[in-house]
Amino acid sequence: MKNIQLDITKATQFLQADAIAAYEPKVKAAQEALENGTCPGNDFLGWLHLPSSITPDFIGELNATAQVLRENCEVVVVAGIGGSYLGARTVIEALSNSFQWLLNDKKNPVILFAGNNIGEDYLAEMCAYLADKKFGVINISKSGTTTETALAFRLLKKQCEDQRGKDMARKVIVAVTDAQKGAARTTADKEGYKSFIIPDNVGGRFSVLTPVGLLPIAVAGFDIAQLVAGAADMEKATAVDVPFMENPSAVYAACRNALYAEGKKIEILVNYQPKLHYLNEWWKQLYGESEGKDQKGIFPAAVDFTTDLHSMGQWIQDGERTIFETVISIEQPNHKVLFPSDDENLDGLNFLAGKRVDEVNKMAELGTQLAHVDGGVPNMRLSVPVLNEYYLGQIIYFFEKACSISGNLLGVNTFNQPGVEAYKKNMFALLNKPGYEKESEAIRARLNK
Ligand SMILES: O=P(O)(O)OC[C@H]1O[C@](O)(CO)[C@@H](O)[C@@H]1O
Repeated sequence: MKNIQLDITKATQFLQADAIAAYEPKVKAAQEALENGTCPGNDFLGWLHLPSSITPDFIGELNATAQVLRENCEVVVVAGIGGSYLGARTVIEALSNSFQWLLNDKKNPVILFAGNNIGEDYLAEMCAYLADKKFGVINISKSGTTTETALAFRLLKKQCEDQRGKDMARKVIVAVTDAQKGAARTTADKEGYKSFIIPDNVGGRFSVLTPVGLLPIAVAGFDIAQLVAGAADMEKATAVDVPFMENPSAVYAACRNALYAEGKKIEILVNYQPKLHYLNEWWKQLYGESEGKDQKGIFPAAVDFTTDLHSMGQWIQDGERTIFETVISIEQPNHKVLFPSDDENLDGLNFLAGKRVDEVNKMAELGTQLAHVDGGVPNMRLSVPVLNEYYLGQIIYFFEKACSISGNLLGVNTFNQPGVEAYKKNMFALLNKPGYEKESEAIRARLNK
């Protein structure tokens, strides 16, 4: 089977001829540090050989739990934030019908996401929607203490128990969390929920191929064995013994760092399929939380084309030249729509009659790439044969491996996220959380100045 392919030729034209090759020894060292567990953050390398270590029995256990939810729920709410949410949403939205929530075909439960914001209206409207639904909940939190998720789960648990009774609630609430610590674990054990463990050595943003992503994806009706198979094949294709220029993750990591060294501080991930919007969001967390530290790191931005060509296109074509783009291009759509001919041709579009819509999309993509390169924007292109579980697995692992190499090249600890604590500390101080008395006093004094 063909793999996803990375083309960097429209980026390297902005670099010295030997710029990518010069990274080979550094990339090799980064890969060896990962393999040998000698890189910073080496207690978070559980994702590295995760795909090849997932057994059919484990997939079977996940599918069996998914089946219980599928049989007993019209709606399943996935509660989680950041890495405990974005991977599942990426795959589910990429593979679902774009109008899934309107179809109401009862083949699959409706999947909703909660615990990823603190919007009161969002929660009120979701709870109102659930009021007459047979619903279940997957509560996902590695730490088990994240406020956004815990808040949503408290509401959902109560509503589920009130609506469906304690016994049924116990059947349709599943926890994915730490083996021992955190409130989500305590609640799951006390209530007797089915639970899955997030391995200690897999950080949130690298956890989509653990039950964090696999369980919700299975509940939504998708083939998690194929997702894992795609990731496992990419694990092989990016292994430490694969020659540098044949290893797409190595080349991508090298190219983005070479561009960064030339002042290209912002990378824009681009897709041409609305279903890939959440791949953008997942990728932003993966690269943003991994690399944005010690006052350095490429800023990960993202756009959905052609939609955003009509909003951000001007900036990309003509704004400050500090950007480069990485385009995800899906070679074959899953459906076929031909442009109809029209006798009156009032819109002047008969020149497209008989063509597939995707041909127009592809010419938009090519035309945009050429225009942006002409405008001084280096472009990489990741070509994906078709949007399915297998290739999403490849994409996920490709980006994870590249991120770990790239962070190492940048000289940061790819696997921590100390900066995220700052807002939490202030929020808890402002909310008078027990244990934050000193911080509460300090922050109030600052605000009253
Ligand atoms: O799974 P948890 O512990 O709820 O964390 C969710 C997200 O929050 C962060 O820890 C940041 O606070 C992310 O790294 C993580 O993906």
